[in-house]
Amino acid sequence: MTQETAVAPMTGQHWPVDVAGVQVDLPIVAIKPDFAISLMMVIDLGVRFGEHVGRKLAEKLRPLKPDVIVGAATLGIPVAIEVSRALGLDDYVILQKSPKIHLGDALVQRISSITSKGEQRLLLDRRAIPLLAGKRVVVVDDVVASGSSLKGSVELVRSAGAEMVGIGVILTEARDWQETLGPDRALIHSLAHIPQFAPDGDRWKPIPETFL
Ligand SMILES: O=P(O)(O)OC[C@H]1O[C@H](OP(=O)(O)OP(=O)(O)O)[C@H](O)[C@@H]1O
Ligand SMILES: Nc1ncnc2[nH]cnc12
Repeated sequence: MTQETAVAPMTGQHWPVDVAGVQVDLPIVAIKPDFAISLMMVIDLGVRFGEHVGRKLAEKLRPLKPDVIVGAATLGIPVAIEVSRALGLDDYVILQKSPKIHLGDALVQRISSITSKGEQRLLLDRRAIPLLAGKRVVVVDDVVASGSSLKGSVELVRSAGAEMVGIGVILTEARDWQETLGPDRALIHSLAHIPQFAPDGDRWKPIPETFL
């Protein structure tokens, strides 16, 4: 077994967020020398938090009457499952990131998220198209920041012939996503907002323009 020993650029600071009634303290992580985000790893926050955000997002998304929920790997997967569960839906569709052998024939979008180095690919297995074509679809993710990941997801869903009726995220982060998504920004439903951070002396301070 090999062990990853890369040092995370943790700052020791945290940012408190009220996520629809549950308080979480997110670590502030410097992703560049002069720029930091508060990191929400939804897979580290436990089963009850996953259930909670699923229920709260479902309350917002139920009036849209979605037939199917779509989530992007990796951290959109638990969100898609919990929202589907809370809505009483069974099938859901996951957009993959790694090119698996069984995904040879996939629709592809290129994305580049704020937290990942370089470009990634989002893949929609063509065998999932019948689950989406002509259906009312909500796309979910954990966080929207640059908006690149959601834009790619929305384009894949539309190219499968679905009607995009909403987007659900646990957190909106800063505001770049508004420009990236353009008119589709109006589809966003979120449970909370987080700013981004810049150094101020020996502390990291929220950047005022990154509040909503
Ligand atoms: O709005 P954006 O700038 O695109 O950022 C948001 C995306 O970033 C994270 O994914 P990441 O690319 O880190 O991949 P992962 O879910 O596979 O960890 C997160 O899960 C969102 O999908
Ligand atoms: N603050 C954040 N936490 C986790 N994933 C993210 N992707 C983009 N911003 C993020």
